[in-house]
Amino acid sequence: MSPTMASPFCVLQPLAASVVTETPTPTPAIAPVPPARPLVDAPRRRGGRSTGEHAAWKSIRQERWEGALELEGELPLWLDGTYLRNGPGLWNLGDYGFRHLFDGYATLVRVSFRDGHAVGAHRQIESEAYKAARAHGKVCYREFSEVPKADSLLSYVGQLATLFSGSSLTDNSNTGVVRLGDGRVLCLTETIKGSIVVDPDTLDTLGKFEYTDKLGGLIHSAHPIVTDTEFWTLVPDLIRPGYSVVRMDAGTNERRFVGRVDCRGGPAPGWVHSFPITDHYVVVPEMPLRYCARNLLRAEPTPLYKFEWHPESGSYMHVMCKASGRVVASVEVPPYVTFHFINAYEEKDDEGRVTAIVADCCEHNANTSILDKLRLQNLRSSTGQDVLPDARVGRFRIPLDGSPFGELESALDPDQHGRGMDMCSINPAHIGKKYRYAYACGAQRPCNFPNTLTKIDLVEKTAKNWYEEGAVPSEPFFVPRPGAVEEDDGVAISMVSAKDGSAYALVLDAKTFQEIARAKFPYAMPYGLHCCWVPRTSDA
Ligand SMILES: CC(=O)/C=C/C=C(C)/C=C/C1=C(C)CCCC1(C)C
Ligand SMILES: CC(/C=C/C=O)=C\C=C\C=O
Ligand SMILES: [Fe+2]
Repeated sequence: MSPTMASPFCVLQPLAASVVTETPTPTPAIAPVPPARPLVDAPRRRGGRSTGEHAAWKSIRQERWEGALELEGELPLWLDGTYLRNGPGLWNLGDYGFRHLFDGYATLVRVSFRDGHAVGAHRQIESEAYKAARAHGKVCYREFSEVPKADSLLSYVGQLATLFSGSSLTDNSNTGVVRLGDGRVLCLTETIKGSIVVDPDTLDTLGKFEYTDKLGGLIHSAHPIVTDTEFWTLVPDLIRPGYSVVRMDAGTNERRFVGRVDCRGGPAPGWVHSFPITDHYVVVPEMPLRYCARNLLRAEPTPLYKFEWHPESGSYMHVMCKASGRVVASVEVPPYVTFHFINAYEEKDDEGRVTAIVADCCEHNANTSILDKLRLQNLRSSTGQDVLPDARVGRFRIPLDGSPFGELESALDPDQHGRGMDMCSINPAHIGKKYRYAYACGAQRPCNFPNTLTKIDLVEKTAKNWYEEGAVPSEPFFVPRPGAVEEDDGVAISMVSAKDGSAYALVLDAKTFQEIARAKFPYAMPYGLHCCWVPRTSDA
């Protein structure tokens, strides 16, 4: 990528050589380059580390690594492909420590499975934001909560201009990773400019994903819905509160406008980190946790960061027909807070007419405090107290008969998963369709962060849980067995940061939720967010 899109906060200089601070044992297959200017793991000004601090919240210690992983247990021979996980793994610049989990520079982790063996790797994504931070030793773009220090003489109006032109926004794509229908692998965050194409084998940053359409927009849902043939996303309109629903065919870079949803509440659109679709409809959530233009410009974050809680503005769920772009339902629902929708499906009557949409999400009991609980200082200062706010599978029922109200209930007793749940996956064959199982992180209390893996049975309304003392597991990602018929025939893979500073990819039998194998990294791995699966192509 060329460093042409300079941040208004840093004058870009030629890139310093790679940043590597420590060589793990055994000797990596890709030898680290000596550091020009080590930026990681130095003492920091804020969020400093106590000796007992968990490795999940420590910055990754080197730029990249690749090597064979030691196995415990036996991997299924059908597991043939690459698991990728993205996440914010680097939270320090010199002695400066970032505030929030979501601020970290993106670290991509790979575990490739073949013939019962596993090879692991990780690498930093070379976003403009990361490269500029490396070159200058400071934050140069607006991250989730970190903002460049106002050492430039930009006026308030100047800052507004860089915000609304997008030039000051980060492209640090630290949230998700998806495999497009055409095979390209894309890392994503909430800013549109943070869509970055990577090579799933080398983890090389290949360049920006350039949207060739004229739709514009600065931010979008961090979680598009991706199938073999298409890519759906939502583009919030902060000026005239609403959302554009857009669709992109596999093999193209051109999003097409499908329709628009006008917000019913205000003063700004609700945050849309994710949304679900069904076979025929796109579900557009409008939650009372709304973007806030004033907070976007603040130098110091508020407890709700770039957002504001507006319960008086109402909470809504909208449904758009994929084919016509028409809004076919818009209902008021009880207040809710969610990052992640799990899935949605159509409910039909005896004649096969769709009567309602059911949409499930990881719902934080309409309590916004979860956002601030994800501050690194909170995550690092586990005192054994039970401070993780409760969460549940929130199930919306959205009638399509013109009724003004929809329902929101718990899909199962939240005690089944320890009254904590987030970071979910399902069998991809069931996207938009009736489904039974969801895999997520849950809680064994007391805890300050989800510390279990849970398989939720939405029919029996029960959960099976995996727990290991002191482990911080990331999203259990479901990979179906090729040729499988049953919904839970496959494995769930989770990267676990263990209490003793080790890290491993845990492979659970998705049916029994018992451990099959773990593939151990020879060094600590920080917590990470979302994953994808790249099956091996027959010629590889
Ligand atoms: C890691 C994760 O889940 C979320 C990351 C969110 C980010 C980076 C949000 C960035 C934003 C800005 C830099 C300004 C505009 C608002 C907003 C989308 C919150
Ligand atoms: C890690 C997380 C919530 C955990 C709480 O239970 C949310 C991550 C959101 C971004 O992808
Ligand atoms: Fe997410």
